[in-house]
Amino acid sequence: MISAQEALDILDGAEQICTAEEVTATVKRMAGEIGASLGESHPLVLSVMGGAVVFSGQLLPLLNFPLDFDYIHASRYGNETQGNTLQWKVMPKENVAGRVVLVLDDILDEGHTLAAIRDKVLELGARSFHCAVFSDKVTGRPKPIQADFIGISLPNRYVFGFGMDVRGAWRNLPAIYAVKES
Ligand SMILES: O=P(O)(O)OC[C@H]1O[C@H](OP(=O)(O)OP(=O)(O)O)[C@H](O)[C@@H]1O
Ligand code: HPA
Repeated sequence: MISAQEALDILDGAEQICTAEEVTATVKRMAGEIGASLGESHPLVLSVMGGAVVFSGQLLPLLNFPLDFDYIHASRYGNETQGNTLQWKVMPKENVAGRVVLVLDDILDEGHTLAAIRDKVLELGARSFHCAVFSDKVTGRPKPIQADFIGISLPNRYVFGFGMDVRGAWRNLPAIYAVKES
């Protein structure tokens, strides 16, 4: 964990790449797209803790159709800016069996997290798997999964805000920032 002063210094040197207004408009657009596609299917919506907490909190009240909600927790970055082995903290449960499952996450980066979640959800007998990511990082490399619903594309830089942390800090920011390039 970093100190409050270190967090402030990181924000001070960072570049805003998506405003809070753009974030809000994007979530609204995504809610419409998800409703048009899955609104009749009574999906089980799974939020991937902890990064998707803000996206989920803003999206769910805009989904105007019946759904069930649960959460899972998979972590690959911890407080680092490079991904490592995936650690399951809360696995998908048997309640996915037979369901249309929609997974919500804040960012699709290298794609390993979402691909592992898809594999586990399908292994547990979900009827179908769908995923919505608020942001998709343009890494320039092939990913093991593509999202069905995408909010914004992000440059290949370490980003934070709107649920995404930098060394544990700043998930609470309403806009998205990229850390200073060294
Ligand atoms: O596409 P990938 O390269 O696999 O990375 C994407 C994942 O990384 C972040 O989670 P993180 O591992 O930071 O877990 P946390 O939200 O609990 O900090 C993010 O919330 C995604 O779930
Ligand atoms: O760029 C990122 N920022 C925050 N969390 C992340 N998890 C994967 N990539 C990122």
